[in-house]
Amino acid sequence: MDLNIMSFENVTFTYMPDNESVRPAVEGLSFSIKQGEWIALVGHNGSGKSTIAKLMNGLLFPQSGTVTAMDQKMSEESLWEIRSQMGMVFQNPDNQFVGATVQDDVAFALENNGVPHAEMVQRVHESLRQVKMEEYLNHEPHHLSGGQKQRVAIAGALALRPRLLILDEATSMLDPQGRMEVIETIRELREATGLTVISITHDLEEAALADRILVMNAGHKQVEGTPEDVFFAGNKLTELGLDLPFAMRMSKLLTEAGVQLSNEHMSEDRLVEDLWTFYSKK
Ligand SMILES: Nc1ncnc2c1ncn2[C@@H]1O[C@H](COP(=O)(O)OP(=O)(O)OP(=O)(O)O)[C@@H](O)[C@H]1O
Repeated sequence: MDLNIMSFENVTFTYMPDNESVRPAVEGLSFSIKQGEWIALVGHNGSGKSTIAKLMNGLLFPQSGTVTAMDQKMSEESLWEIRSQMGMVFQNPDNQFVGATVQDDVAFALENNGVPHAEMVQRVHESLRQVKMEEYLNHEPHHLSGGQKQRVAIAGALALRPRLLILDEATSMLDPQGRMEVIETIRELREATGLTVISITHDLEEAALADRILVMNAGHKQVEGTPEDVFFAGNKLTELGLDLPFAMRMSKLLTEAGVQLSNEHMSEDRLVEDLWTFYSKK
């Protein structure tokens, strides 16, 4: 049977339970994530994404409904066991460094967890290799780019061998190059290890690579489906204040201008391929 990595069943959380005029940050939310899936959680500001992240790692507990992680109900008792199987990477690359060098940084949590020295060295190398940062082992963090810093943060999480990696707006402070590096790292990691990934993001280009997208609006799940399902319901996203990926917007404009594409494309590569075909027939 598939391991249930994370599920919410009818979860409601409000920051001000005594004030009935304040709407819950998350209301009646249900979803379930299986081992090996990549889920993107998207929604505009205030839609409930950060609250969901906090409910996922037990920083908050719902007033009603159930959060289950790694097949265990989230509670004060199960919290530490659950967290030990979950890696998190946050928004600001500069707030996450604790070591003086890249390898010290990745080793930090391992040391705290009492991992023996020889195994620690091996895990530090292995996880830095997975994010292609092994050659930066002895570099000081402030000399790295934003994308490289986030890749080291991912390595730090991977060194603990989590079942689930949660990226909480991990690309939102990066320049386009840094974003691409991190997204590519996640894509490769998933291919190589089958790691389960939840990425909380404003970036629909990033979400387009996920297996499934969950769109939040005002504390409710508005749409859920594959990137195709979600993006082809295009107007709904625009109404929720979310931009379609660039390639889809471009596809729409080209179609309106009379260019006969085979489809609306989610990726720039496929759009370019289609345009080659279109113009080579002319
Ligand atoms: N600590 C808090 N106390 C009171 N209300 C809060 C608190 N944190 C969030 N909220 C409210 O809960 C709702 C959901 O906020 P949340 O931060 O989860 O959304 P978000 O989608 O992560 O937004 P953003 O992208 O801006 O971080 C919003 O109405 C917000 O104002």
